[in-house]
Amino acid sequence: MREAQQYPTALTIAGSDSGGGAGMQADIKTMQHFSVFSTNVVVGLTAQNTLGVQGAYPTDPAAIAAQFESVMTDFDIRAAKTGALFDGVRVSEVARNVERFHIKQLVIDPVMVAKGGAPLLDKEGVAAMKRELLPKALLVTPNIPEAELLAGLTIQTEADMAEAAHRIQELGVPNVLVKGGHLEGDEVLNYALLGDDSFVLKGKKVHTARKHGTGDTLSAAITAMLARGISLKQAILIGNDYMNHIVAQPLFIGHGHGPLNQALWPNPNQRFNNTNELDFSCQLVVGLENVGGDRAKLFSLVKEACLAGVTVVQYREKGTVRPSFLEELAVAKVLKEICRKTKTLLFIDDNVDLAIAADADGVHVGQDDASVQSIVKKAPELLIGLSISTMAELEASQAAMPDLAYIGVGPVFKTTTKKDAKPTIGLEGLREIKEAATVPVVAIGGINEERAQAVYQHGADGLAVISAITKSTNIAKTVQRLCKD
Ligand SMILES: Cc1ncc(COP(=O)(O)OP(=O)(O)O)c(N)n1
Ligand SMILES: Cc1nc(C(=O)O)sc1CCOP(=O)(O)O
Ligand SMILES: [Mg+2]
Repeated sequence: MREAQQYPTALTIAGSDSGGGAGMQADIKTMQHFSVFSTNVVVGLTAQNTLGVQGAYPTDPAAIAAQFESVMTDFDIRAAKTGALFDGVRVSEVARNVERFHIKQLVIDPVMVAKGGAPLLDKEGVAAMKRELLPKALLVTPNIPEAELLAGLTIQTEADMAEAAHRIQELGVPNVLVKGGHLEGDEVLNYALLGDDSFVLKGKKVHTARKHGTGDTLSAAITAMLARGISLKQAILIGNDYMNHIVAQPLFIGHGHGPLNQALWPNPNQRFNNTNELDFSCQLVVGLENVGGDRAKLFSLVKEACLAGVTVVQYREKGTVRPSFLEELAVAKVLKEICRKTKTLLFIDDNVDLAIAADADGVHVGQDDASVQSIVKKAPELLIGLSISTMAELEASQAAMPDLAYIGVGPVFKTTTKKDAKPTIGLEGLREIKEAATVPVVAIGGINEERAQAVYQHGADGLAVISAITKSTNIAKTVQRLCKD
């Protein structure tokens, strides 16, 4: 017996963009974002980047038919969309297959011209689209130039958009969404005509060149929603909302019309605007070395400390017998999951690659570890903590300060936990560094329940401990006493 599909599946029938920003690649990323599995019929290749289209290579019609056959005979395709179809021959081949495989929920993004001005559908293609494809579609989503070509009129106003939508509807497609991004004004107006019902969707115009793939992305979002069983009107509203959201979070990739941020990656440049809201006040630094190599003990200790209120967990392996990278990764992933539940930040000591692989929030490095500059370049999404033990080190690290989440200052007191600890700086040394510091100061080294309040009184914004928690017989009470009164 066939198993039910775990995730809804959709189909994109489009051209490939080697630059990854538009075309089929935009469709796949968008569908993935909406938890819809994307299958593909490649109608042609483009040699393309953010600067323009350098070449277009349509697929053999027999290869288009073969891809349809492969996809439609295996998957339960709930909705499909088209993108660049190149010419009349390809449009006819696509229309023939849509008919053959009874594709009902078809969204047509009538891609005619790329952002840089390169044509992606010839004259016969436009004619074949009107004649053979539009009557088979559920929805068509032209932008202004495409709507002008399909409707045969010039569009300057909302009323023109409405007129164009009605004329396009007469070509046989029941629903039309005219995208008004090309019109003048501070707002983007999209005009929807769904059967007899019409409405206008508004969005703030974002003046950026980083909008490559807008049409593909909106139509892919709508298609994904249809594949999930959402009504067409609701799918359009969700797609429009998603577009407004992602154009405001651009990606800085390539030298021209940059791609949209379909996966909603956080903007690394915005990271430090938010660090003020992050809480570095109570950090547990810990690794297998500190719990006799007992993984279960490590996890239960970290869980208890998180529940008790530590705000940061730093995973630090320093034992003489170090676990392998994969063993450390397995541990770090469990710690990440524990921290996620209590919204506790997870940092990794020294190892940037491990921090990336474990999807940690940050990395803590010492003076002899990877440079702050190299971490920013390699992993701009990571928060960074840097060890400082003298005023001279603080002075020498000034250039790195804008990229730091905090500095770890110590050892404040004598510690037996770190074998190669530097000379102690005492509470007065801590105060001196705090007075010159421009980022939060996290004190470390020999701090325990009895000393915690004095550490705060000498200016520390937070503290980090190993033994005070790993050797505690009452973690909840210890964490409570380590927190600022
Ligand atoms: C919060 C905090 N402060 C200082 C350190 C020490 O880091 P580093 O100087 O890299 O020494 P090792 O931890 O690698 O021995 C820290 N880990 N955390
Ligand atoms: C990991 C570490 N770094 C230090 C520094 O001075 O940079 S002192 C230290 C050890 C902290 O352990 P405990 O809380 O048991 O003294
Ligand atoms: Mg280190």
